[in-house]
Amino acid sequence: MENPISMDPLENVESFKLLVDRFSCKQPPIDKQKANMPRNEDTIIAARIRPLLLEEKETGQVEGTLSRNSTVVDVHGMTLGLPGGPKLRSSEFYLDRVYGPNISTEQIYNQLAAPLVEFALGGGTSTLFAYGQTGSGKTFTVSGLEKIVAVNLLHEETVKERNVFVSIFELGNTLNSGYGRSDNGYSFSKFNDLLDLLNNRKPVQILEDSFGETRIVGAIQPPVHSPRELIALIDKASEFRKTQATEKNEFSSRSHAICRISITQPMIPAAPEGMLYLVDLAGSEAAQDVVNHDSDRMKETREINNSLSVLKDCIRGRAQVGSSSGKKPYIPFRQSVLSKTLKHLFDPTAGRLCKMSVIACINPSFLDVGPSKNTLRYAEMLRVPVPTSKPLISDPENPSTWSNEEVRRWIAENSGEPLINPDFVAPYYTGKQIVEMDDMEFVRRCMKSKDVSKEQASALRSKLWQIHIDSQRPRKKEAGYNSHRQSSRIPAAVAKTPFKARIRPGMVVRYKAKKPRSYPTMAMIMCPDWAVETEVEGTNKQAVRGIRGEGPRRYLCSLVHPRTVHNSYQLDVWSQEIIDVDDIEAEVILEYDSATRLYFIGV
Ligand SMILES: Nc1ncnc2c1ncn2[C@@H]1O[C@H](COP(=O)(O)OP(=O)(O)OP(=O)(O)O)[C@@H](O)[C@H]1O
Repeated sequence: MENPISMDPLENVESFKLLVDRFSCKQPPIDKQKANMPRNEDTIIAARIRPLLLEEKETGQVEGTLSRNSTVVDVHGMTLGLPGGPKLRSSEFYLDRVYGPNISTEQIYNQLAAPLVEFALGGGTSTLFAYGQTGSGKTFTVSGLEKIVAVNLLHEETVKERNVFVSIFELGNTLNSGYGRSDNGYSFSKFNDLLDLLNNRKPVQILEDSFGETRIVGAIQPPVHSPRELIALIDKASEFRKTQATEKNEFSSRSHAICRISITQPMIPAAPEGMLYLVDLAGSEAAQDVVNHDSDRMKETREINNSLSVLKDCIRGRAQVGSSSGKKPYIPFRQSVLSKTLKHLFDPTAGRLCKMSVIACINPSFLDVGPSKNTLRYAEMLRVPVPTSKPLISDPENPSTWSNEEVRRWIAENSGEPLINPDFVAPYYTGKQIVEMDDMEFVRRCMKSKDVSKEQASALRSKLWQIHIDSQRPRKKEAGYNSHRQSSRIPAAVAKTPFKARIRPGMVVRYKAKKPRSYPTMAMIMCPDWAVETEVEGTNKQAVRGIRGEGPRRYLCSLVHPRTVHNSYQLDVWSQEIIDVDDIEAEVILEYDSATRLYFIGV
């Protein structure tokens, strides 16, 4: 009787090698359309195939994923059990750059990271991220690049010309306590916290400033003066980075890590701040890798895959902005903390100039062709023609676009009598810098001019601020994408009145709840309680009916409840309570996101 055909790939290695050799001798023709897709140097999608590790070779594994040339990857799998013996099943993927196992991290730095560093030095925002299945070489690549960046950025000959600051964060992954349920039944994902790796993993907040740019509030950002200092901080952060062994990699990273380097040039005060983001994404395990994984780990894996999926949707949405189809692209950057943190990459209205490189990391083993194909398919989906970011064109109604000359002219024309000297207020600042300037500093500078009063200086400040706020709304509309914010900002003059003295219907407030909650308790003021004629039952079983003129002021309020999307809230108009004015703690500005139909807390 004939021997049965083995279904174990490791027992068919020799046949596999023979089939791959045959394929290499007679390769299929290049798909010209995919290879020559219009691309620009601002977005580069690359793949790095790591070498097979010694232990993988020892178990008899061979390479199934190979670079055909500098832009094409072939992934070979084997179909067993067919009559006539094993058959090769090959797929090809087209990228902007492909780095095979013999390419060093230094070579990758020179081709991909060095242009990003140059760009950040010129005031742009550069982002490099690596992703791939666990054990594919993401951390090896990103940490290697970080070290070369440190050496090049803080070179002793040039270090005096720049101020460099670093922050390092981890996204998500509070293991074990992973998913919680709040006392009112709303479930939360706790994988989406942004944690400061340079400050004992202290949670920090992501907010948007008045320019619509992401600000990470509460993070420490130490200055660094030498490669050694920067590398020491990176090493400290990686020790804190939470790891948990996976099937594939004993030291697997189960969180996204972001190293953010900010660069300013003290010699050129008007130069914009440059930013360099180096992102090591959590291993994207395939759903099949479930062997021995508990349910928390599987939830975590789903969450990681979900944030990668949102990232892809954002990049693809950004590519459609301004397309001739007339369809409004959907850019869901609020749906994950990762995309919120990297919002600069997707926001077509941001004046920031951006460049991005993505490295898809690949484990070459023929046992891993499934996850490798997923990684490369994802890379191909990112390879869309993202338009080059353009600086905002000077607009008299948008102070962020003004040059120093325009700022000076505006001050001279609007300061009133006595004249506020622009030399004192804006010796070299651009419009964006003058808007960002602290109010007190602005007023102090105005008052250096003879006889200028505090009131006159504050009025000029309010006028500038008002133009800036007004400029944000139409700009978002013109952008033609449907994830814009709508917020009700308090005019500077009104904000000076204590908020309890100007409580009015429609105002959202934070209040002290009778029972402590794990989220900010917020409510919208509807009316004073005495305005409620009939007695009805509130959500806390308290009778909702007021009596004019007795006791402390009380308000009928509709509650604002948290939703599952991170940091998002919903107004439940019919969930009402009577709240004492003494329990009201602060006014809250909520921003409405039309894409998710949810509210987010504004700055
Ligand atoms: N280009 C390379 N050359 C040599 N060894 C490499 C290379 N890339 C990765 N390795 C080795 O492969 C192993 C896995 O790499 P690494 O830890 O960087 O994977 P990872 O993708 O970050 O995994 P995880 O997502 O699980 O953290 C490590 O032992 C690393 O040293």
